[in-house]
Amino acid sequence: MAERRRRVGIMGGTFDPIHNGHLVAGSEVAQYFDLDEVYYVPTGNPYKKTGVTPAEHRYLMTVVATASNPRFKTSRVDIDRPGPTYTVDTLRDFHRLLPDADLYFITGADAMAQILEWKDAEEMFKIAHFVAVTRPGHDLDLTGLSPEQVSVLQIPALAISSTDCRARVRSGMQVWYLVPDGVVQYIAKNRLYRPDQQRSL
Ligand SMILES: Nc1ncnc2c1ncn2[C@@H]1O[C@H](COP(=O)(O)OP(=O)(O)OP(=O)(O)O)[C@@H](O)[C@H]1O
Ligand SMILES: O=C(O)c1ccc[n+]([C@@H]2O[C@H](COP(=O)([O-])O)[C@@H](O)[C@H]2O)c1
Repeated sequence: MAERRRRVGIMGGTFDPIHNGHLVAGSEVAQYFDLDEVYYVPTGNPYKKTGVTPAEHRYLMTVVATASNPRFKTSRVDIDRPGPTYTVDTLRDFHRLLPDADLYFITGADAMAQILEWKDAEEMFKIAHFVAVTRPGHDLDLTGLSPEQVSVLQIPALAISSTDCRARVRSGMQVWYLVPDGVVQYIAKNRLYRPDQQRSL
C-alpha cells in the first residue's frame, strides 16, 4: 500500500499582530484537509504594506500564539530572506526543505482577489494547492482560478483584523479574546501600537 504523504499547511501573513482569525483559519484547514502541521510564516518585508512593526516582534508574537497547539509551528523563512516577501519564494523554500510533502497555502478571502497579480503566480500553483478561507466583510473572487488551484473553505466567521487590533491598543481599548492571552501580554510588555511605543528590536 502506498505510504500516505505528509501534508503541510502554510499560513503566510504580516501578523501585526497575529489574532484569533488567523488561528481559527489554520485550525479549520488542518482539520478539513487532514494536515499534519501548519506553519505560520510572518512576512519579512510585506512590500504592499507600510509602517509595519519590526519582524522580530511579529515573529515572537506568532511563536507565542502558536505555542499551545501541537500541530502549529512558526517559520522564519520569510523574515530571514532579504528583500520583498513573495509567496513564490516561501513556497520554493518549503518545497526545498520538505520535498516529499504536499503543500497547502492558506489565505483569506480578501487576498484571493489579487492573487493572480502576485509574483510568479503560475509557479506558486505548481508548488502548492491554495485554500481560501471565508472572511466576514470580504467577498470571494475566484475569477481566473480553477478548483485544481484553489479550494474554498467556509470557516466560523470572526470579524477580527490586525488593523482593528492596532487601533484598539492605540486608543487604550482592550484586545482580550481577539488575540491569544500571551499576545495581549506581549503587546503590553513591549508597548506595541502606542504613540510612544519602543521600537528596540
Ligand atoms: N478574520 C479573518 N478570517 C479569515 N482570514 C483572515 C482573517 N484575518 C486575516 N485573515 C487572512 O490571514 C492572512 C494574513 O492576514 P494579515 O496578517 O494581513 O491580517 P489582517 O488582519 O488582514 O491584517 P491588516 O488588518 O493589518 O491588513 C491573509 O490571507 C488574510 O486574508
Ligand atoms: O507574492 C506576492 O507577490 C504577494 C503579495 C502580497 C501578499 N503576499 C502574501 O500574502 C500573505 C498575506 O499578506 P498580507 O500582506 O496580507 O499580510 C503573506 O504570506 C504575503 O507574503 C504575497
